[in-house]
Amino acid sequence: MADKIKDAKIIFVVGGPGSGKGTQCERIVAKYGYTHLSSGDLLRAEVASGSDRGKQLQAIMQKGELVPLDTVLDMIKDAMIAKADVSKGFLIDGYPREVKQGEEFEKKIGKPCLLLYVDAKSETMIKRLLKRGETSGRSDDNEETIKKRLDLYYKATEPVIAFYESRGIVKKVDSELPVDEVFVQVSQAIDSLK
Ligand SMILES: Nc1ncnc2c1ncn2[C@H]1C[C@H](O)[C@@H](COP(=O)(O)OP(=O)(O)O)O1
Ligand SMILES: [Mg+2]
Repeated sequence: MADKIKDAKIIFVVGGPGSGKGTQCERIVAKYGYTHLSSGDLLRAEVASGSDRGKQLQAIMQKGELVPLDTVLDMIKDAMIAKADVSKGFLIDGYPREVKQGEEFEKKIGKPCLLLYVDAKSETMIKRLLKRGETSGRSDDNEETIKKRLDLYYKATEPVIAFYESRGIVKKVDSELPVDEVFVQVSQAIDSLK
């Protein structure tokens, strides 16, 4: 089964909370037909299902912490296999959150051809998340949890970018710009893959 996804194009989309990963992924899906898999969305769907696993996940996410590595990876892999026949490639949004997650992903699934680094200042991310929190219904879009998520991003996730820099596959886009202008940079990064 996993063979089906071995040759698929895989893009890691990495950036802080509220940097604009989901927004840019939506555009990529529309233009390039990639499949968008947000680890956060997959986890929130599990929470919404009301399963026991979902209840455990909710408690962790509400604290702004990372859920166990194997849980997220299994969910991503299942979702990739389900879409393998119809997908031109995969956008893995919000994963890896730490270097170890990237290593495990490569062992169990495959290597990314690009890491799209969606970069914004922390003040910008906080502002966007507080605004998003007015309507998102996300229990982690509150001031206290946002601060923890940002701390964890700088501590655990920025090293992921450095790790893939050394492999030469990181493309950074300036997500301080308006969405359309960010997407111009995103498109250039994806077009240069072919
Ligand atoms: N370039 C941009 N300029 C202004 N607002 C943006 C933006 N990119 C995203 N946003 C808005 C949309 C959302 O309400 C909020 C967070 O964006 P998001 O795509 O949900 O971020 P992420 O998925 O990285 O957490 O910011
Ligand atoms: Mg998102």
